[in-house]
Amino acid sequence: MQATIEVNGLRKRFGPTLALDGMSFTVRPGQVTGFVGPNGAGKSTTMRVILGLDAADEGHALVGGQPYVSLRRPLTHVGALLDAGALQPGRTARDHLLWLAHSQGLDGRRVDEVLQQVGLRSVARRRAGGFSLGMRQRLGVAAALLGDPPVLMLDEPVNGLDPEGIVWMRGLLRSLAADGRAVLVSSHLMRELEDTADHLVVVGKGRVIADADVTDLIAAASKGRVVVRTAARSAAMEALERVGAAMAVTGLDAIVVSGLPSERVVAVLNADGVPFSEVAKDRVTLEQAYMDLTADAVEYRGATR
Ligand SMILES: Nc1ncnc2c1ncn2[C@@H]1O[C@H](COP(=O)(O)OP(=O)(O)OP(=O)(O)O)[C@@H](O)[C@H]1O
Repeated sequence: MQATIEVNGLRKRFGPTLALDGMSFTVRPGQVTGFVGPNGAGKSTTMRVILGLDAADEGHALVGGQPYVSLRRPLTHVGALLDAGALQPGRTARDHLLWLAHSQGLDGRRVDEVLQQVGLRSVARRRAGGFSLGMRQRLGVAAALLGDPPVLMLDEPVNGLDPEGIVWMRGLLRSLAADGRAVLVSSHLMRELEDTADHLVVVGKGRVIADADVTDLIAAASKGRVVVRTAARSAAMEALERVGAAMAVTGLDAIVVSGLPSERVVAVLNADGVPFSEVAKDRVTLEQAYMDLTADAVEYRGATR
């Protein structure tokens, strides 16, 4: 089976709300693809449609080239973590996974392997109802891995994890992609995705805003920006303003200049005798690139922006 998710032209309305408005993208094998967007952008709805939990009004979603509903033993095709709370609180972690394995005709021995993989071996016989959010997340990931699927889809997997858990999750996602699997991960944590994801699908208001490699998104957002470090910030700003540069103050001794190449910035500062310690091409963070992309797609915004 191909390790892919294909989403094509999904539209979905909930009463007056248009949750999906032509959502289309492909998740490729061997990569971690981040699925990001403001609250209410349609990420969870898309994932639910992919898993056949919601029906789209238009369009289709395929896992490994097939609609989810036509997959035999779906856990062997796609593993998903959507809601870590969705378990029987009275069951032990091991029994929860055994029940899942048997329901799909999977070998029970796999249960101990995935418990080991997610670090829950020592608490396998404890009731899942007493688990912390982080432990539930790990149990949810164990369930997703049970069928050794080529496609994984995880909604906010680092939610509730402590720093050690976050590092573990990063390593797990990278290794799943290195195995050649297609890994789709939704998250609001751009700093986390900057370290983990190869590719990003950015959505807003039910449709795709950007679909590109993380490095390309950062490069595009950084384009034409030059950072200047100088103890004479006011003098530098006056000199650059005179030649029409746009500027933003980013620190006591730092400004970011747009609209002028770095060589020209150096020439202008030298011509005015303004001292500086650094003039360099700027590299924005993924978070900044994301903020620029989604500026028009945010439904609710704090008054300070
Ligand atoms: N079952 C439902 N009934 C009515 N409206 C819904 C339902 N599910 C989702 N919506 C609406 O559809 C839109 C998309 O919601 P969705 O949960 O897919 O967004 P999201 O990107 O996952 O958001 P978040 O980042 O907050 O999880 C929102 O306006 C939401 O209120």
